[in-house]
Amino acid sequence: MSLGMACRCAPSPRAFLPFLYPSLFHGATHGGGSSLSRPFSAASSRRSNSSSPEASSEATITAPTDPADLPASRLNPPPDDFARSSFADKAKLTVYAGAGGHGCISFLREAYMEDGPANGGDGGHGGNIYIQAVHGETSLHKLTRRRFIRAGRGKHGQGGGRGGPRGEDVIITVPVGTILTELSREDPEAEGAVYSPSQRDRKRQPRARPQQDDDPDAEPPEDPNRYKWLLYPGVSSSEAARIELPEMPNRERLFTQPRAPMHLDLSRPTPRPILLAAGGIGGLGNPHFVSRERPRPLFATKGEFAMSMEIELELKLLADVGFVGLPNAGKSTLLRALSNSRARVGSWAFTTLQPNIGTVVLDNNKGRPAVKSFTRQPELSPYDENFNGSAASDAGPELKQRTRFTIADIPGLIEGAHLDKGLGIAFLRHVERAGVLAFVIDLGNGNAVQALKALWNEVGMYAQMREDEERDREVAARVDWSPKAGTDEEPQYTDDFWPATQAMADYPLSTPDPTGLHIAAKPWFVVATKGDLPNTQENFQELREYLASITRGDEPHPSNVEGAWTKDCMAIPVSAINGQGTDRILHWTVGLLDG
Ligand SMILES: Nc1nc2c(ncn2[C@@H]2O[C@H](COP(=O)(O)OP(=O)(O)OP(=O)(O)O)[C@@H](O)[C@H]2O)c(=O)[nH]1
Ligand SMILES: [Mg+2]
Repeated sequence: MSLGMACRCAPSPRAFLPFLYPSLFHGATHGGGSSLSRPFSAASSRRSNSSSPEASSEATITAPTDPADLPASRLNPPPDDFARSSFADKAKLTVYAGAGGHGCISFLREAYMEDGPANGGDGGHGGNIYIQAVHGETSLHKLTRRRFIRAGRGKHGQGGGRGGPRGEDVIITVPVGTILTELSREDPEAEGAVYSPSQRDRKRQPRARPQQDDDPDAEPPEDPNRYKWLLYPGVSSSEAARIELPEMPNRERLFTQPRAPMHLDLSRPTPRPILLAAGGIGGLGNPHFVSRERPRPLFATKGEFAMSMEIELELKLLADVGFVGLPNAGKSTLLRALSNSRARVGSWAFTTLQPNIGTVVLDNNKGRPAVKSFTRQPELSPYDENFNGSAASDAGPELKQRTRFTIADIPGLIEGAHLDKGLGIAFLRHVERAGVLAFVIDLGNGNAVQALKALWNEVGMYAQMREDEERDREVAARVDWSPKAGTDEEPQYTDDFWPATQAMADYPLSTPDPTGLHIAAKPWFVVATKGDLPNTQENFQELREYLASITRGDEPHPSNVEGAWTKDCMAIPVSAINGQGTDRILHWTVGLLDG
């Protein structure tokens, strides 16, 4: 649902009349917005009549509004009045699946029964490691501190046929918006399969026995799978050498290791945990090897080794609106004015060092929305619990009343941030996925048009950097390697074979458009803040005219990207410190979000 411009903009407080209708005021020299000025001029003159006119509005504009002179309030807090939250957007972890427990070699012993049958239990399987994106988590800081995550190992089997319990599974919960990249993995079982001949090959070439006539002292060749067997502790070394081990039994696996390299983009909550590393399977107890020729097997198999994987997690916040601005522009103050956030505000650059998320509640929880807005419910994936077949897609996504939206306030960007000046441009990852970008520009700090161009330049550099990274990753991911590649046993990579691949299909790779459009195509607007400072109207007028010429197509998009969003470029003057003009931001944002 698209709302018209007129209904999106709530009437502004009087302090902003000079910005909106400059022709009514002495100081104004530019004449933009004449179509808007008429309908409101009557109202404004009526208001002026009731409470002593121009003098008071002039006074409002030129009043000294240095934050230090204003009384401390929620919007002009002292520097120590803020809520500190732990936040981390990157984490590097090594996850270890559980190793399998060993099978047991044991025999029944009862009174009057010295040589009872084999009764060793099987080892338990090792625990698996899963990952799940959930609502409610907002940061990776808990994971950053952990560095290692281990699933439980399977317990060994015991006598009396008692199997070892399974190792505990571990589910790593991460915030929605996390991207997982596999850096390396160590899978001893897959590596072992490369160096030891496959079962089939060994059957085809029967074990070469020493020719007694030729060389009676020759040792039988070492069985490459010998290390997978556990021998009865009581056997002597000469006895052990004589034990002829059977073929390694073929085991059926419940979980298969996900295909390398893993890359998951968890931009939606995952209804089911996704498997990262499967635990090793448990060993078999000695009763499995009983045969007529070998009634008392003195061996059992060991549990499989655990697989480990080094992963990198990167969180990209999924806010609806992203604030982009120079340091000290007033972004955090604006976030406080729009939401209940208690972001830190200070009169120095780089007050904000980590992103803040604010939630704007549209209906104020009173059931009557301040701004009517509708959001499209995403279609259910087959992995959602409420999925009921294909019928849902016929009706299209459902419209739902929007009751809130979120804003991400990030540290300030300076010119040259792409060269790692200031805090760099890495923080732009938190606004990369926002639906709407809001450029917060301080009217009292230099030319607003130049500031906007500088900001778009940095955003453009970031977009390019991301696209290059994405391309490199895709190239690296194309190198397919399988431990059994080129052999008869090369696994067939079907969706059934790789359970995690199915889940990953739900979270397609976010390959950005190679033209820089993945950010430039977003709707955006400018919040011209600190409008209460004296002599800022001309700066605002110039900005407004520049934006109008972009909308008309006379000027290119500030990022110079072809096909970028220039539908309705708007500048909204506000004084965040006084909470004035912020309603217009709500209406305008909701209009853009509804698209
Ligand atoms: N006069 C005036 N001052 C403002 C306004 N908004 C913010 N300020 C002041 O500007 C200074 C910087 O505000 P912040 O909200 O911390 O700015 P920021 O963009 O978050 O700064 P960084 O986090 O450092 O990037 C503070 O001293 C605020 O009091 C405004 O509308 N009018
Ligand atoms: Mg800030």
